[in-house]
Amino acid sequence: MKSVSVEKLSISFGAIKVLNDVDFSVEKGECFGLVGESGSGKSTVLRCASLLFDNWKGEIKFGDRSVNEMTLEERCRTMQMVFQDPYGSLHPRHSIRTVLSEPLKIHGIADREERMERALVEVGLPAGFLDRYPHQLSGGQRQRVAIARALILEPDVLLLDEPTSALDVSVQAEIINLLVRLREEKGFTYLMVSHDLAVIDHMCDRFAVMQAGRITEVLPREAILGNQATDPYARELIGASLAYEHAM
Ligand SMILES: Nc1ncnc2c1ncn2[C@@H]1O[C@H](COP(=O)(O)OP(=O)(O)OP(=O)(O)O)[C@@H](O)[C@H]1O
Repeated sequence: MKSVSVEKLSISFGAIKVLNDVDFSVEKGECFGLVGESGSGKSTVLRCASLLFDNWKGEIKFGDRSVNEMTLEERCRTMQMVFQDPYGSLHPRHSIRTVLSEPLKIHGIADREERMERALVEVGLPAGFLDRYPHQLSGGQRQRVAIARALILEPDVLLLDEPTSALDVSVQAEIINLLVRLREEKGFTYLMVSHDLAVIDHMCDRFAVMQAGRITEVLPREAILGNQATDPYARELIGASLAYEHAM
């Protein structure tokens, strides 16, 4: 069953075509990666899917519903986005309680205290963190709060935009392991942007290689080791990443 389907997705900013007929789909419960050079349009795909950009053409569906036909409430309960930078994505003067309670209030959900505590525990933080402010947390703890905020309305799909790349290397693995565990426990579907093929290899079932606003090839995770890509650009990208890992 398809959880996310993207067909002929295109968007331009001024005269520049940033996405050009992007097509892919993600099965329910799958983790699907988007990789490619900087500026190839990876984050733009997520921003279109979450309607942060709405001037795109084509079709984006969650399940059998076109994202454009969904109400804001349906969209929030279907998919949530986690951003790269946990410093920028949490308001500095809002306590964690405020961060987590706002979506619950907006959606008229009653058992708020219990839900907030559960969300924090699910991301590996003590319930006592509800009364802290972002500056009282480490980068990894902030990203855990951002993930708790994404979970709190119990969506099916998480759109992950380089969720670990702003973090210290030592913390990156913790957040990746948290995301892997949450997917196993909750059956989430992930659509994840990363420039790091090691992260894709660890987390994703399949991934699409993007170049200049197009998908050049969709590959299973197993294609990374031994570089089984057929498209020349995808081969080059995977080859460079494998060479780098060997050199380390
Ligand atoms: N709001 C915008 N207005 C104008 N141009 C934009 C806008 N958003 C993105 N772009 C351009 O679209 C292109 C793709 O950007 P995008 O952030 O999707 O790339 P990316 O593949 O995610 O890159 P990175 O890995 O560096 O984050 C870039 O050239 C960027 O400058």
